[in-house]
Amino acid sequence: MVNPIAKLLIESRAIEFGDFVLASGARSSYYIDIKAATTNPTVLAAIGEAIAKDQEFDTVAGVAVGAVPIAVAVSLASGRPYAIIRKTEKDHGKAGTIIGDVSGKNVLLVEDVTTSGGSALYGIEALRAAGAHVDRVVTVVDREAGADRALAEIGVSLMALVRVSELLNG
Ligand SMILES: O=P(O)(O)OC[C@H]1O[C@H](OP(=O)(O)OP(=O)(O)O)[C@H](O)[C@@H]1O
Ligand SMILES: O=C(O)c1cc(=O)[nH]c(=O)[nH]1
Repeated sequence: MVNPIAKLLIESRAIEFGDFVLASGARSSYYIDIKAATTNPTVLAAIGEAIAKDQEFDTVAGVAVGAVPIAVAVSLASGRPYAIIRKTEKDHGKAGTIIGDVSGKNVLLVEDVTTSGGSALYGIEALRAAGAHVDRVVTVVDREAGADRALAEIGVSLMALVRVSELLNG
């Protein structure tokens, strides 16, 4: 296995087999427990550096919960600020779904796993509504289940550090 991030995910035992219901409602016989990897600081730092070294952006953003540590790791590796997109709006304190300054910024959206692309689409819609320019998503693992096509329809390209076939087929 030559992909260093794929190797780290396997070493983190992030691939589980069973019967899982996914965020999109689809069922799957396997699950990428990406949090098993991103809760390890060494793996998280490697992911942050792998994304930061190849991307130009003003701000990096992630949808809560899974993409938040990744956005923070990219921020630390790049020296660029990060933003968080809440899944639900708060009804107290400061309202709004976005934490951080994204208006007028070229924002890179990061994802932990992409399946249907629904979570990324939600994040892009929220960022664009807040005045951000978003044309790229970088995901740690793409499950090769249509997220790239869903994002292309709104003018966004998807780049994956790891394709799930690399994990499943060695
Ligand atoms: O491409 P999609 O079909 O949207 O699926 C991928 C999304 O599903 C998971 O989130 P989940 O809803 O499990 O939330 P969590 O990050 O809060 O655990 C994962 O973190 C992605 O955000
Ligand atoms: O589609 C999802 O919800 C999903 C799939 C997967 O393999 N891992 C994950 O964290 N979420």
